[in-house]
Amino acid sequence: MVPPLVLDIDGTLTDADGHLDPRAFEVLPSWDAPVILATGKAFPYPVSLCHYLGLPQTVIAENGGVVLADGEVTFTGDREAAQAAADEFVARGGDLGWDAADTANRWRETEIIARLDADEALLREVADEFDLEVIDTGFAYHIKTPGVEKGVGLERVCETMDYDPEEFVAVGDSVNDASTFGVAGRSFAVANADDVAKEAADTVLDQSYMDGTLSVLESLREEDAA
Ligand SMILES: O=C(O)COP(=O)(O)O
Ligand SMILES: [Mg+2]
Repeated sequence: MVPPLVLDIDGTLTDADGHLDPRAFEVLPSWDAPVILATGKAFPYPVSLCHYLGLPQTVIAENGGVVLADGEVTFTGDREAAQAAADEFVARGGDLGWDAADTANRWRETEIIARLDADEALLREVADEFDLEVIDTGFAYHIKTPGVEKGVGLERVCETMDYDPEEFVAVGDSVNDASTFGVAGRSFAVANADDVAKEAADTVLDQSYMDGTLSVLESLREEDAA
């Protein structure tokens, strides 16, 4: 049997611009074990991706703030505090960087994100005043509740669905994947990963983005066939 997977989306199943690599449609629906998408994106994004990939909807969204497993959703993280911090950031002259529709935060339930061209120093200063933290995933700044992590989300999925986190193989690319790497049995950072992810991973891959992820999946299939 191939092992269950917990996969980050941006930087791991995408190219450098955040566009989904179409090879995901070949490899993920045919994976013969559970595949969990664990992302910093708001809840609707991984749910839609599961829908269009034809995968069961088991997702960790908003860096662990939202977890869906077995048809049950749980939330952690203080959206109101994050909103208050974001409002204060704007009041002090900051700009989150989104247009009026703000689809990045519109459906976000446990944190707030800003574009990477936002004033990072001001964002960190304000977040600190609200006892929140700011993480830089390489795709956005997340203003979030400390302790809300994808890895905690993976533990919750495993409790709900009666899996052992040790069975999972994790692939990711950034600071928000380090907690997953700590919980999963085996962990891989793609070559484009940031230093925190590389440090936390068991193995740093030679290849970037989906090329790296596919190299892991291929070797897992080979192990299974051996
Ligand atoms: O939303 C982000 O900032 C990054 O998303 P990811 O966790 O899927 O890489
Ligand atoms: Mg990522």
